[in-house]
Amino acid sequence: MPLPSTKLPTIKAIRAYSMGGAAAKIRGQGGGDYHDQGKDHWIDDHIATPMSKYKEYEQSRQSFGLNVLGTLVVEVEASDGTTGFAISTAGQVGCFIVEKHLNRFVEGKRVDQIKLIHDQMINATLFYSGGGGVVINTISCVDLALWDLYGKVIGLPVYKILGGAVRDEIHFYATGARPDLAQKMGFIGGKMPTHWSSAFGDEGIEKDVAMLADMRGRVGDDFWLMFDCWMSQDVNYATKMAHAAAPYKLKWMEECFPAADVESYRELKKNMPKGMLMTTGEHTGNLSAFKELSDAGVDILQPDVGWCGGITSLQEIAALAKAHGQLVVPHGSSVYSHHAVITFTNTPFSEFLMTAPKADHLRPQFDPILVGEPVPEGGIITAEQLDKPGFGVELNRDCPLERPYTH
Ligand SMILES: C[C@H](O)[C@H](O)CC(=O)C(=O)O
Ligand SMILES: [Mg+2]
Repeated sequence: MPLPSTKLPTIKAIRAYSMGGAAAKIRGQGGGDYHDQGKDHWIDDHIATPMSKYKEYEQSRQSFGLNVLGTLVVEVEASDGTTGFAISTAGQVGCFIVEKHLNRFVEGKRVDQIKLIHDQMINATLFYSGGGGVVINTISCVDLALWDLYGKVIGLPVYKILGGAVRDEIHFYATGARPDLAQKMGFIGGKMPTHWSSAFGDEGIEKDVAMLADMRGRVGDDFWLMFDCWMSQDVNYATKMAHAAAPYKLKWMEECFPAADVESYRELKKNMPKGMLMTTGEHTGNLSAFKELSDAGVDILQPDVGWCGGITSLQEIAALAKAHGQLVVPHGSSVYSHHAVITFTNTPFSEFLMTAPKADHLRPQFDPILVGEPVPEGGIITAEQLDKPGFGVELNRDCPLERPYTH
């Protein structure tokens, strides 16, 4: 009797499309590059960054190119005609990598050979990936498309292929400018971007802590409030900010430093007020780097499943965190993280990133590129809502997609 896997279809074709980014005529659409939003959006309103020290790049992250990449869409087609797809942030650069390099590791393989393809993609790109960046975003996108295809071929949601849910529902905190409104929508907490970097010294700390104090006054004592510092600080500044924020019950300080600055994280961990958590990881792209952050004492590892190597890598990172008694709470990535985290015992809650311009209503994070993307109603997404083959979403073909390369 042949094993069922010998009856599985093979992958006939892989195609890569882009939307938005610097190469596109139409920009500001959102999608996989959720920083590519239009004007007057909270996500680009004087947010602290490592570029804040330059006056001309202080007000807007788009001004220094945060949205140059755009959305990457990877579509994979099986020999039985089933298609799977995924999105990430990599745009036309990613399209080149998929169509001219990664295609060779995908086409011709059986739809269940995801780990083999993943390992070949990672190792074959080491000479130019540096273990992260746009190359890993692209590999993540292929990996996610493969999981989607496999799920669609065998008729199961990805979370069931990964071993099944360990809880019936996922509870979310919201990232955005208005935790007070997120509280009314049923979220368990709100993470705000800081607006001032270490370039502004004590005055910057005072202004951001005043924002926190105001928000604490609006939401009461029990609602979680967090700061996302987006790599904009140094150890001294982060230490001072953490202590100034402690009286207002700040739950965690996130991504105070660039991903590779492991020594700063180690130092900050020693300086943190008792009970406040230190988190990071969304810009980290390989397992060894996550190990270093974990060893440095990061309390919550926050890989982005679209930027860390896909579901295949995210499972390894979650296991690493678990072995060290740490949580893994991925950077919000909608269905791509929902299907993973509902299977992790060390992810008690998850992130929802508000992409509504004023953070005042629910908008699907990757709007408009996914059809059927769920949003947390009352701060919750249930396992039942994920019960559709693959990641349970379809590609919105009305979006202005381009295919710049073929093979
Ligand atoms: C709000 C942050 O600056 C960033 O845009 C998103 C992020 O880092 C997060 O959700 O975490
Ligand atoms: Mg963050």
